[in-house]
Amino acid sequence: MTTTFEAGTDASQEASAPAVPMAARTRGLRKVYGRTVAVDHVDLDVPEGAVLGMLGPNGSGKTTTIRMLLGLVRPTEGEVELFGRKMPDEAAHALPDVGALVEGPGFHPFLSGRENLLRVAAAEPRLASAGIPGAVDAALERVGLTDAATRRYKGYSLGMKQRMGLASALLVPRRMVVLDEPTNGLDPAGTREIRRIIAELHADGVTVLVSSHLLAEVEATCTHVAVLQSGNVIAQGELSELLESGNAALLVRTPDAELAVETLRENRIGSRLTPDGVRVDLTAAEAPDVLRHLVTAGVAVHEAARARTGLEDLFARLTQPESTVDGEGES
Ligand SMILES: Nc1ncnc2c1ncn2[C@@H]1O[C@H](COP(=O)(O)OP(=O)(O)OP(=O)(O)O)[C@@H](O)[C@H]1O
Repeated sequence: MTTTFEAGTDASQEASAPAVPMAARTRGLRKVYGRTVAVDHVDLDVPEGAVLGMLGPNGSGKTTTIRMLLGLVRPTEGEVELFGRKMPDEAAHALPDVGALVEGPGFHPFLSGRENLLRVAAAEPRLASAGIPGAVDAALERVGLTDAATRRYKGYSLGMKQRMGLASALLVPRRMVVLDEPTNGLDPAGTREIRRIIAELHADGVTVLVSSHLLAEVEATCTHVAVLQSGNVIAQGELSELLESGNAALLVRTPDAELAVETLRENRIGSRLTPDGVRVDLTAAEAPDVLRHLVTAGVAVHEAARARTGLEDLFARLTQPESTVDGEGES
């Protein structure tokens, strides 16, 4: 499957609208560890102001891509730009604009949350000494750690540690915030908090890049999506476009479901049984033709409606081998 929705490369857009500026951009990005190709020729576009969800199963290359974006890992091949600056060579110029929560933030176990953040803040080039305590307290408040601020980091739960990482990313206003699996270890209330923070950042015009394997999470919070599989970006673009592209199914409510499936198979149209009828694949068929075939064969069609597939369906469609999709291609 190679469905790709390249941001800003639509021909009509190129002709009329100016290209959207990119907060982050990669071209031909590749990372090889020994025999493992972690990331392979990734062309990723993160438009300024977008909340882009990087979605993919475990081991698909999300963290490695993020690490290369942040200059933490040098690519084997390819280019990375953050706000037009080449990474990792121009990291010192680009990184002050970027707050990041990546795996394993190195906090000191025997210092409190507040003391740890004071240390991080002291190394922050955008913060004058006098502003440090205020910035730390505001960040603790924003992630809900004020009450635990004087406790040792060592005793924090996984969720609290995640919040600490987030607080350090939010110590100063950023143009972009990168969050690698920010809801890992969080309870539902913590997850809602992260959503709220992402929404606030978005409202402030901050670009957010967030990786997740939680599809519902991405669907709820993101404006754009990049789907990774085995180190490749297999689809990217605006969430609404990607959802639209997963729209090619017709739900038919009928008591004659088996006859419907048989009829459609004879006409080389994929379908499968649902609790109250059939779900018809519309990638290679038009809805009126489907209905005509069914009615001609004597199938009682009680209702027919286009299915709006969620990102979950899209994700499954993109990452499954084609042969498993709805019996397509059977005769
Ligand atoms: N430092 C490393 N040394 C060797 N292999 C690595 C290293 N980092 C990542 N890999 C391998 O690269 C592949 C991609 O890993 P990566 O962590 O980027 O995926 P991911 O999508 O972030 O996965 P997860 O959701 O499990 O965090 C995996 O096969 C992983 O084992």
